[in-house]
Amino acid sequence: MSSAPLQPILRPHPPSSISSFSSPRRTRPSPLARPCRLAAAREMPWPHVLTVAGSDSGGGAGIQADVKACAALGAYCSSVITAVTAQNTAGVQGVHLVPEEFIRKQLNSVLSDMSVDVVKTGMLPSVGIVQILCESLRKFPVKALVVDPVMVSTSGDSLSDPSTLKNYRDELFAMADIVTPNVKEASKLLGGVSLHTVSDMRDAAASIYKFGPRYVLVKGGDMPDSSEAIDVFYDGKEFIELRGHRIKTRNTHGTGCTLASSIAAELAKGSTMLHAVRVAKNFVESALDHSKDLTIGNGPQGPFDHLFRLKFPPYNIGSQQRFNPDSLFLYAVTDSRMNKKWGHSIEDAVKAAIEGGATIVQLREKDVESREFLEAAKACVEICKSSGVPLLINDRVDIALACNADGVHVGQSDISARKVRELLGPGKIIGVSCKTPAQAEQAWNDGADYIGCGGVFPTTTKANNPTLGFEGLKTVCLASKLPVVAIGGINATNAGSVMELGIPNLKGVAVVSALFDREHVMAETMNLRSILTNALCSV
Ligand SMILES: Nc1ncnc2c1ncn2[C@@H]1O[C@H](COP(=O)(O)OP(=O)(O)OP(=O)(O)O)[C@@H](O)[C@H]1O
Ligand SMILES: Cc1ncc(CO)c(N)n1
Ligand SMILES: [Mg+2]
Repeated sequence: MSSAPLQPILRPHPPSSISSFSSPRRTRPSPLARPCRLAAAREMPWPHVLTVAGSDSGGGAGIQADVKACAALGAYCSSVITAVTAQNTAGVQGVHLVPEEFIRKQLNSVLSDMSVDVVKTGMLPSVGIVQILCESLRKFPVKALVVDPVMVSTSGDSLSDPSTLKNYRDELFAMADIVTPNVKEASKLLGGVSLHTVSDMRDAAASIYKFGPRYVLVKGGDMPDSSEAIDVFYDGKEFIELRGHRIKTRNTHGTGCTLASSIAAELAKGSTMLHAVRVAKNFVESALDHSKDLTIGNGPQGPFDHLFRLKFPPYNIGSQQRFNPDSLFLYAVTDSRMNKKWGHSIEDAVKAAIEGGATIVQLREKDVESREFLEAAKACVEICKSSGVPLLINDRVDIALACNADGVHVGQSDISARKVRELLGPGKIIGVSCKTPAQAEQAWNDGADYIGCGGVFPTTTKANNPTLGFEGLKTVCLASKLPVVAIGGINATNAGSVMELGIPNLKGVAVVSALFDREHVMAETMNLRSILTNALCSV
C-alpha cells in the first residue's frame, strides 16, 4: 500500500462536450483505484463523508438516511443542511429552504476545519445553493464527489426548483466523480426522454456521462415490476448491469439517499468506484430485506432499518481489512483425513504450511465435529493472524463467524456468495469455486473477492470433479472479472506449468495433497513456493 499522503483530487473536469467522451480525462489513472492514506503516520484514520442535503422529518431519507448509512458502513458523517422538509410516510407536506449564506457558513465551518474525504450531495433545491457548493469545493478540494441529483421524492413531490437543472448539468456534474439519478431524474436531466427498459437506461447513462462525471449510475428501483432491481453503471467505456433481488416491501423510502451515501462511505474507506457501488447496492438490498415487515407510519412508503447489522454482533462493520489478490499465490487447503494419516493436528499442519511460505490458508475439514472444528479454527486464526496470513473457512459460515476468520470459501452447491456476503459483511474475503464463465460472472455479481477454478488436473481429493485442463482454466480466467486461483491435482511437478500460462488474473495455485498428504509439510511448502516463484520470474 502506498504511504503517500492523501492528495486532494477534486478539480473541475474539462467542460462537457461530445469530445469529452474520448477525452484524456478517462485515461488518467483514477485516484480511486488506489487505497487512500487518510492521515499521517500513527494517527487513527477515520473515513469522513460530508453530506450536503435536506432534512427529512420522517427520518428515512435525506440527512438522516445519510448519517445512518455512513455509521453502518464505518464512516464518520458531517452534515450541511440545505432545507428542512416536513415529511412522513404519506409524502412531503412542506419544504423550508435554509438561507443560502447560512449554507455557505455551514460548508465553511466543516471544510475549513475537518479533513473531509468525500462529499455527497442530496437535495440542492436552488440555483444559488448549487453555485455555493461548487465554490466551496473549489476552495476546499476533497477526494471525491458523489452527486445524487434529488429532484422528486418517490411520493411524487418536487424537492428542487426546475431552474437548477442547468446548474446541475453544467457546473456540478462536471465536478462529480459519480452521478446517481433514478429513471425519473435521468429522464428530466435529458429533457424528458422516456425510459422504460434497461437498454433505455444504458442510453441515458451514456448521455449523462457527456455532462462530465467520471461515472454514472442510473438506478432502476422505480422500474416496472420485475423480480430484479437493476441499476446501470457506466464508466465511459463499459456498461455494467448491477442486478439485485427486488425486495417486496413498502419500506423503500430513502433507498436513493442511502445508496449514494453508502457509495461515499466506501470511497472514503478507499474502495474503487465499482466496488463502492456494489457494496452500496448490496447494503441497500440487505437493509430492505431485513426491514420488509417493519411498520412505522400509515402512509404508502415507509423507512427501513439502516442499522440492522447491530442485531448481528459478529458483523465486522468497521473493518478496514481489504483483500489482496496476491495472497492467492500459494493457497494451502487443509484436509483432516490427511492430517490424521500423518499424525498432524490441524494447528500443526497450518503452522508448518505458513512457515514454509503459504500465503493464504483455507480450513476444509469435512469429517470433524463442529465443536472440535471451532476450537481448531480459533487456534488457526491466532496462528494466521500472527503471521499476517488470511485464514478462510470452507463452506461453514457459522464457524467463520464464531472464530472471526478472514472469510469463507463456498462451492456451487453451498450457500450463495451473496448470502455469505450479507452474513459476513463487506470486510471479509469470499471465494467461490467456478467451472464456467457463467459461474464466474455470478460470483462477481454476488460480491465475491476471488474465484477458485478447477480441477485443472485430475484429483483424488474431490470425487466426481470433472477436469477442466488448461483450456478450461484459460476460458474461465478470461471471462472472470475477479482474480483466480487454480485448483485440482496441482503439485510440485505441474505447478510451474500453471503459473507459466501467464494469465494476468491467475494469481496462484491452491493445493491440498501436495502439502498435507506429506510427512514434512513445511519442506513441501517451501519447495512448492520456490517452484512458483521461479515460474513467475520466467513468465
Ligand atoms: N424493492 C427493492 N428491492 C431491492 N433494491 C431496491 C428496491 N427498490 C430500490 N432498490 C435499489 O435501491 C437503490 C436506490 O434506487 P431507487 O431507484 O429506489 O432510488 P431513488 O428513487 O432515488 O430512491 P429515493 O428517492 O426513495 O431515495 C438502487 O440500487 C435500487 O436498485
Ligand atoms: C430531504 C429528502 N431528501 C431526499 C429525498 C429523496 O428520497 C427525500 N424524500 N427527502
Ligand atoms: Mg432519489
